[in-house]
Amino acid sequence: MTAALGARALGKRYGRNWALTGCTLDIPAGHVVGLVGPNGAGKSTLLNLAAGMLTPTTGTIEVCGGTPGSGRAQLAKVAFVAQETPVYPGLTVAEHLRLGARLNPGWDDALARDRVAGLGLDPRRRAGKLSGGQRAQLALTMAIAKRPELLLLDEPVAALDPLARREFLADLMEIVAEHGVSVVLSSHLVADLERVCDHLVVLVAGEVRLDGEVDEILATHHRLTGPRREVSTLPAHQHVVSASHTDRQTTVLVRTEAPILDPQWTVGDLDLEDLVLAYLSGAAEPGRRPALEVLR
Ligand SMILES: Nc1ncnc2c1ncn2[C@@H]1O[C@H](COP(=O)(O)OP(=O)(O)OP(=O)(O)O)[C@@H](O)[C@H]1O
Repeated sequence: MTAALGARALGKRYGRNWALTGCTLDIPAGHVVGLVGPNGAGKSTLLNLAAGMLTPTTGTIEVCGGTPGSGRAQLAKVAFVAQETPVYPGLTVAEHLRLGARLNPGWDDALARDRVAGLGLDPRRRAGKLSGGQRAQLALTMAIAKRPELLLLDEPVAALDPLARREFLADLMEIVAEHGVSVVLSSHLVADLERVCDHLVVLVAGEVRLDGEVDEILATHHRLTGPRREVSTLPAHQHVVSASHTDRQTTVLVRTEAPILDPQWTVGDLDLEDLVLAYLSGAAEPGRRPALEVLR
C-alpha cells in the first residue's frame, strides 16, 4: 500500500529560523495520525508542506505517492483544512457546496448536504455570519465531501465546543471506517487524540521526537518507581524520557523493547497523555502558555 506520507530529512526554514529539521517519517495509509507538539513546534509547517502550500528547504516529502501540490490529480487526493479554517465570508453555505462540486472531480454532494443538514447550518446563511465553530464545521464538510485519500486537519477541533468536538471526532471515525481515508490531525488536546488516533507523531522544536503506532508506543514505554538512583546507572537499552527524584525515590519514564527485570523497580501504568507530556516537558519556554491543554 502506498504510504500516506513519507518524509526524508525534511526541513523548512523561514528566513534564518528552521521551523522543521531532519524530519523523517513513514506514515502508512489507512491510519488516523495525531500530530502533537507545543506552540511553534512545526506542526502547521509540516501539514502545509504535505498539502503543497509550502515547499521544502531541504529533503523530500511524498504524499499518497506523489509530490505535494504537483498537479490536479495530486490536489484531488489531498484535502487540507488550515488552522484558520478558511471559508469565503461573502458566499452562503449552499454556494460553498456548489463551488466544491465545481472544483472537485470526486465531490460527494449527498455527503456534503447531509452533513450541513445534520449540523443545522442554514444553507442560505453567508459564511461570514457563521460562528467560529460553524465556520470550522463548514470547512471540514468541504474537505470531507471532496472524498480525498488523505485528510490533513490543522487543529480541527480547536474552535468547537466540547459536544461538537466529540461529535466531529465520532463523524471522522465513521468516515475513516466507511471510506478508508487516511487522516493526519494536529491537536493540543491529547485526550481527543487518544480517542481517535492509532498513530502518533510528537514534534518538539522542529524535530520528530516520537513516531509510531499508539499500541506499540504504549507497549514500549514504562513508568518505573524505586529507591533513589542515578539514571546513568540504568541499562543502555532503557532510553530515559524523563526522570524525577525525591530524597528516597526515583521515578523514570523509559522506552525499551526489553522486559523490565530489575526487582527494585515497580512498573506503573502509563497512558498516552502522561507519555506525551513527558516528551514535551521542558519544551515550552518560560512565560509562555502551557505546551498542552489537558481537557477531559
Ligand atoms: N510564515 C512564517 N514566517 C516566519 N516564521 C514562521 C512562519 N510560519 C511559522 N513560522 C515559525 O516556524 C516555527 C513553527 O511554526 P508552526 O506554525 O509550524 O508551529 P505549530 O507547531 O503549528 O504551532 P502552533 O501550535 O502554535 O500552531 C515557529 O517558530 C514559527 O514562529
